[in-house]
Amino acid sequence: MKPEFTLGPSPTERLNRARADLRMGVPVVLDGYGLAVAIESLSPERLAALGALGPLTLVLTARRAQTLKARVYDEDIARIAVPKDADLGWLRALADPADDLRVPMKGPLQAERGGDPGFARAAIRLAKSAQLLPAALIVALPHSAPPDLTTITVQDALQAADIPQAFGPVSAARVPLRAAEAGRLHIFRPDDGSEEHYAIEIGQPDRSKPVLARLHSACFTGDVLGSLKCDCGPQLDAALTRMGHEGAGVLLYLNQEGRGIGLANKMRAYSLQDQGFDTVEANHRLGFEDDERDFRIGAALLKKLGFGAVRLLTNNPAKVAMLQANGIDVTERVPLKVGMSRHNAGYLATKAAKSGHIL
Ligand SMILES: Nc1nc2c(ncn2[C@@H]2O[C@H](COP(=O)(O)OP(=O)(O)OP(=O)(O)O)[C@@H](O)[C@H]2O)c(=O)[nH]1
Ligand SMILES: [Zn+2]
Repeated sequence: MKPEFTLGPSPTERLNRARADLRMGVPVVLDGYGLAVAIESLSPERLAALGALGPLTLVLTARRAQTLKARVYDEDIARIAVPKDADLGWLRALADPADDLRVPMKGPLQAERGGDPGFARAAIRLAKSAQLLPAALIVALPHSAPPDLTTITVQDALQAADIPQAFGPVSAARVPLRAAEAGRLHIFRPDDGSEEHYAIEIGQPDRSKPVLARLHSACFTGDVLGSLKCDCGPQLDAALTRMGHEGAGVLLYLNQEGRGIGLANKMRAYSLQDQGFDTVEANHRLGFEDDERDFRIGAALLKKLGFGAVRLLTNNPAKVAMLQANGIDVTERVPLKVGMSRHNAGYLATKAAKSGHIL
């Protein structure tokens, strides 16, 4: 390996830099193609500077484009030509569905087709993985990129989710819990320094037998605030209590807030739900899929902790299937039905009808 590569960032480390740049509103260079910025963090000054480089293209997901009645020529994404006189307000209204019902007609939108959609697709992937609204502005670069911008390849951006992450356990300590006094919290950090995930080990589970386990996705509103809009808080408590009663178990607390779209986008989804859309429709209007979580992280962490087989506390068959597909034997699905209320009856019914959850 060349010394400059050993000292400099690897492709995955560059990707993490690119995410931070997009969150700040700084353009990222897609090598050999051009510049990409996220609409959510774009400033008027940067928009003007990008416009001076050449014709701009707005990239949306196919989900968002369908809501806007724009043509989708590239399967999962749509490329929209940005008119010369378009301002930031125009771009934001297309990216953010907050005002869709108040201002329904945003067109006519001219969709671009042909050529290589890889550049546009990479920009959307980056915005999504930065937990911003999935909408990006791209511009081709005729010459070399300005100095000091993070450069990544389209291929690396497209494969970002598939690059296996190595997780180092960082630290662990005893934490006696209300639900179980014999608690131990382990902190895991991916090698690229991205989001940390936690494991709460109850007792001293026997690694040679299937362990009572839960993959819990972070829900600030439910877990911390006691929101009645979902069942997450009571599920977290019930899972730990059950592990306490059995004397052994492991709960992975995965920082995949809002089924992977982040808390800011989840609140956007909640606003749409107040306008009458259900949890799945709200995700789609924002431009996301129903569920953007990567459950492979859970499988990797279980293996790291020495577990190969689990009795999984969940109502979600997709979690069982993902663990099985990633080398963890699920010997039993243990239902976890708690926390139903009049506020979340519709939410739970939608998950059963559209996402395969078992009510
Ligand atoms: N995008 C979005 N995320 C939500 C919403 N309500 C809860 N969440 C998130 O959904 C995740 C919990 O997922 P659930 O679908 O409730 O449950 P599950 O983890 O798939 O399945 P179980 O194991 O049965 O609980 C957490 O990350 C919550 O933050 C919502 O309306 N929209
Ligand atoms: Zn929740």
